[in-house]
Amino acid sequence: MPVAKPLIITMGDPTGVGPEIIVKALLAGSFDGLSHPPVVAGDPRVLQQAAAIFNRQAQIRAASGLADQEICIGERTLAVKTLSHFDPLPVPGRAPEASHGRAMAEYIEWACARCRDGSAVGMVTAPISKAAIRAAGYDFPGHTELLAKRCGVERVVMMLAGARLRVALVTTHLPLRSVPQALSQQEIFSTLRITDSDLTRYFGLKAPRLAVTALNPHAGEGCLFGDEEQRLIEPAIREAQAAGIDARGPFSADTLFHFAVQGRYDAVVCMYHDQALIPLKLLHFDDGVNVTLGLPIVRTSVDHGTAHDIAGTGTASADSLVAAVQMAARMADEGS
Ligand SMILES: NC(=O)c1ccc[n+]([C@@H]2O[C@H](COP(=O)([O-])OP(=O)(O)OC[C@H]3O[C@@H](n4cnc5c(N)ncnc54)[C@H](O)[C@@H]3O)[C@@H](O)[C@H]2O)c1
Ligand SMILES: N[C@H](C(=O)O)[C@H](O)COP(=O)(O)O
Repeated sequence: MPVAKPLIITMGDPTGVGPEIIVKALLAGSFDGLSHPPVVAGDPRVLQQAAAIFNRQAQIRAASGLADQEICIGERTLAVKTLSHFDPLPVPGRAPEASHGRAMAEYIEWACARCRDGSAVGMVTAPISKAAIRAAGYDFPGHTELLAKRCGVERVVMMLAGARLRVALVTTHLPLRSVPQALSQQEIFSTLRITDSDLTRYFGLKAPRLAVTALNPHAGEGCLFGDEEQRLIEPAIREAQAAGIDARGPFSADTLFHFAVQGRYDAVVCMYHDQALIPLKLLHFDDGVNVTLGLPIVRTSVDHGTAHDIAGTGTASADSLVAAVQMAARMADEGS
């Protein structure tokens, strides 16, 4: 039997909860029996330190293959590619420094390159500090934009998914006041096209049912509260329908999610970050997954941040990480 190609987990911010949720998931046996074994892109000593949070001794030993080290904790082993050697070790919960930001970016760069050259089937990202990445000189608001650039893709879609709701975003990380100017018929249409295409390719949906939110209260109420619906969103939906996509709307965002979670739609296409992520995290904070659609590689992520307020306590939930790993493994098999 050929050995299955690995899935890479990037360790994320070494001062955040990333290292400890990776170790927590390992100790719970959540990586056992995966169709693609995980390799962590990170720092073995930081992971060893995370094991101590759970009162566990961890031994580091050399390995070969994509990983160069293994962390042994009890009967379980985690393969690691060493991409940083922090000394002194970062303190969980402390604000990350620029050197930590550089390491976070290097984990992502290495994982992306290994997915692109075919040595790994996909990547799962633990949370980064966007400010630390910026302090290290990386001019990207997040993984989504960095990966799009490295993969040479103009347009990707941030989708967050749970068992009851999926949301896909037309705009992502920008000030709320900039959202109306960032919206265009083309951006809305391309979000619909990519969401339709990748839900079909990776999620086994033959004709995904997409609902589209309005931007304004009461869907603009006949242009009384704004005209983006008539000017941009409706034409984009008509364009998508003409291209064979099952897109409907625009619907008032205040009621749409109520019907979406009853199973009427496979995904809700939203105009801006919090319009999408508030309902998603309300329902799925613990087990939601952030997935980048439109990339030539598989990339999923936890749906939460670095949680510095609880880092180092061992209390952070690893459920979103486990869901992200399972989804990436399924996508890798489904999309191949
Ligand atoms: N995927 C990513 O890389 C990602 C996603 C979101 C935010 N961030 C970054 O994280 C940093 C902090 O952002 P924030 O404060 O808005 O969001 P956050 O998700 O880090 O924290 C919000 C709240 O949720 C709690 N929380 C987060 N993860 C948890 C978990 N696994 N278990 C239990 N509780 C958890 C935190 O303790 C905090 O109270 C920022 O730098 C932001 O850019 C990164
Ligand atoms: N918007 C996401 C969230 O709030 O969970 C997160 O910041 C994603 O960013 P990435 O582009 O780094 O996946």
